[in-house]
Amino acid sequence: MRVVHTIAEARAVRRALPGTWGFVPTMGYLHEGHLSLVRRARAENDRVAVSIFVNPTQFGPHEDYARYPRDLERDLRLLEPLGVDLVFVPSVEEMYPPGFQTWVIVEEVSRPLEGASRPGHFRGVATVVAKLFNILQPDRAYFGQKDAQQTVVIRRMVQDLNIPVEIVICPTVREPDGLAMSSRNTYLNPEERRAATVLFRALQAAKARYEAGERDAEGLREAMREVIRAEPLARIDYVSVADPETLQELERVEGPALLSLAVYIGTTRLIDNIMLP
Ligand SMILES: Nc1ncnc2c1ncn2[C@@H]1O[C@H](COP(=O)(O)OP(=O)(O)OP(=O)(O)O)[C@@H](O)[C@H]1O
Ligand SMILES: CC(C)(CO)[C@@H](O)C(=O)[O-]
Ligand code: BAL
Repeated sequence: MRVVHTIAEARAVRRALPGTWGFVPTMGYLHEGHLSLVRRARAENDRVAVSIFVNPTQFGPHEDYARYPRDLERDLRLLEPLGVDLVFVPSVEEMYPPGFQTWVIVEEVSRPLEGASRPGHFRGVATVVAKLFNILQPDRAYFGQKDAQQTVVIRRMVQDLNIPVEIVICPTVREPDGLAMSSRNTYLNPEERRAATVLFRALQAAKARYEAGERDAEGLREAMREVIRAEPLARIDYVSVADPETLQELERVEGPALLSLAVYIGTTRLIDNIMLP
C-alpha cells in the first residue's frame, strides 16, 4: 500500500500500475461505511485508490472543519488489510495552491436540501471530486447512499462534463440500532447517541405510513416530524419527500421517492435517508 501526499506521486503510482482502478474518496476517520466502499472497489477492480482529505471548501464558515475528526495512522491501519494499492493524502496547499480560482458548480440539484442548509457545500464537493478524478483517473468511483444528494450531484457532474468514470452507489451501513454510520457520530455524548436513533426511527415511521397506503407526501413528512418532535434532544433542520432524480419536493408519491432528513442532536447535525418504495 503506497501512501502519497503529492499529486505528482499519485499520478506516478497510477501510471505505474496497470489494470482497472476503483476509487473511494473520503474525508478520513474511517468506519465500516467507508470500508464497505473499499471492499466493493477491491472486488470490482484490479487496483484500488482511497483519498483522505478533509476538504475545507465544502465547509461553511461556521461549520466543523477545524474540529472534524482526523487520525491518519488509524485510517491507514484499517486500510492496510483490505488490499488498497494507493492512499492519497494531500495537504490543503497541494489541492488549493495560491491563485486557485476555478470551481465546478452543478446548478439545480445542488440547490435544495443540503445545498439550502449548507450554501456552497456542493460547489466544494464537486470541485474537489473533479480534481480527484483528474488526478487519479479511476475507471469506477464509489460513493455511499447515506449522502444521497451528493450522489445525484456527482452523477450529474460526470455526465455534464463527460468525465469517463462509472459512479457506483453503495448502501448505507448502519449501527445495530439503525443509526447510519458517520464520522460525526463521534461528536455525540452517550445521551445524544441514544437520541440519534430518531433519524432512522422517523424514516421508518414514514415508510410504515407509506406501506399503510399514505400517498400524500406531506402526510409522510408529518410522520417524520412527529417522531422527531417527541425527542427532546433533537431539532429538525429539514424533512423531505422528493423526486430521487430532480430532488424537487413531491406532492404525491406515485413512483420512487427519496425520504431524507437533517436533524440536530444537540449541536451535531446528522443526515439520513431511505428510498421508497
Ligand atoms: N454509513 C455509511 N454507509 C455507506 N457509505 C457511507 C457511510 N457513511 C459515509 N459513507 C460514504 O463514505 C464516503 C466518504 O464520506 P465521509 O468521509 O464524509 O464520511 P462520513 O462518515 O459520512 O462523514 P460525515 O461525518 O462527514 O458525514 C461518502 O461517499 C459517503 O457517502
Ligand atoms: C466525496 C467527499 C470525499 C468530497 O470531499 C466528501 O464529500 C465525502 O466524504 O462524502
Ligand atoms: N457529505 C459528507 C461530507 C460533509 O458533510 O461535508
